[in-house]
Amino acid sequence: MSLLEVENLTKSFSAGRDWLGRRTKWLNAVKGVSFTLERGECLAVVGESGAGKSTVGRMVLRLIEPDSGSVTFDGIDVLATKPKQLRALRQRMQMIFQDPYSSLDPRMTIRDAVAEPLLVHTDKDRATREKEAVELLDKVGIGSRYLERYPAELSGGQLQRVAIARALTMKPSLIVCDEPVAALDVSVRAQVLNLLRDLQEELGLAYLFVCHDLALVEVIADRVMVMAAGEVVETDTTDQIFANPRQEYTKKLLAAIPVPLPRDAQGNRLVAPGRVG
Ligand SMILES: Nc1ncnc2c1ncn2[C@@H]1O[C@H](COP(=O)(O)OP(=O)(O)OP(=O)(O)O)[C@@H](O)[C@H]1O
Repeated sequence: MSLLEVENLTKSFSAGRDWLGRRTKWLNAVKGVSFTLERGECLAVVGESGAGKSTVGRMVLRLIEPDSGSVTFDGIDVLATKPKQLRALRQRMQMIFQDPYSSLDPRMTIRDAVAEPLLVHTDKDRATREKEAVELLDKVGIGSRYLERYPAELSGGQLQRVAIARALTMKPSLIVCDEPVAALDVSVRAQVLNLLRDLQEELGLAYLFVCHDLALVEVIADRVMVMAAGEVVETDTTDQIFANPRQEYTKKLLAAIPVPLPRDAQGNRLVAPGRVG
């Protein structure tokens, strides 16, 4: 059994109303999307803006309610879960957003932000919660001098590290990453990407990695699902997508990568520069 099985997900958004406020136009944002994700695997979802990538990622966690289809996480029918069960389930499948600042409470210190899920969802005492938060922050490269700081005092890259630590607090097996480095300075993108990859290896995490930038995808993804206009164009291993794209649309996306990706003498892709620790 795969960790995540998604079948035939569909979502329309209302795109216009008549003078009585009735919905007249519908936009089919996601049309019959199916895929699976194994434990410890990274599946990238790529495509141009508006392809429906984020909507798919959010529907997996039911942050957006699908119109139809099914989502099975670790054997559990996600769309059938009751609110309480869904809250518990969402600890095992977390999400990291493009803008880390908006995902953190500005009035909470960094340590409290990471410890908070333990307060809400476990009966661990304060000392244990804080100890675990500090360990996680250390793991993502945030030093002890930032523990008492507030989000506004950190850089975008640091905040994304904090958001990653917070996502890890409840030991999830899946993280939906929605353009996790797109809002960061180019100089820190590779570092955060490498951090995500190292954590994936160490903790056996699965990622559903929503990303419009194919150059990043090649570094982190095991498989790639290409989407256009709400539909899956093709899904294949990352190596196949880059070496042997079958669909014209995928070839066009690849041709749009501005610089050739660095490779060693054997033609193997090189890891992103700026590797952390
Ligand atoms: N809440 C919403 N209400 C109305 N339309 C929406 C809503 N959310 C998304 N859409 C529309 O659905 C389509 C797919 O959006 P989605 O954000 O999933 O695409 P995407 O591939 O992630 O692109 P981007 O990278 O630009 O976010 C777009 O046309 C978008 O405008």
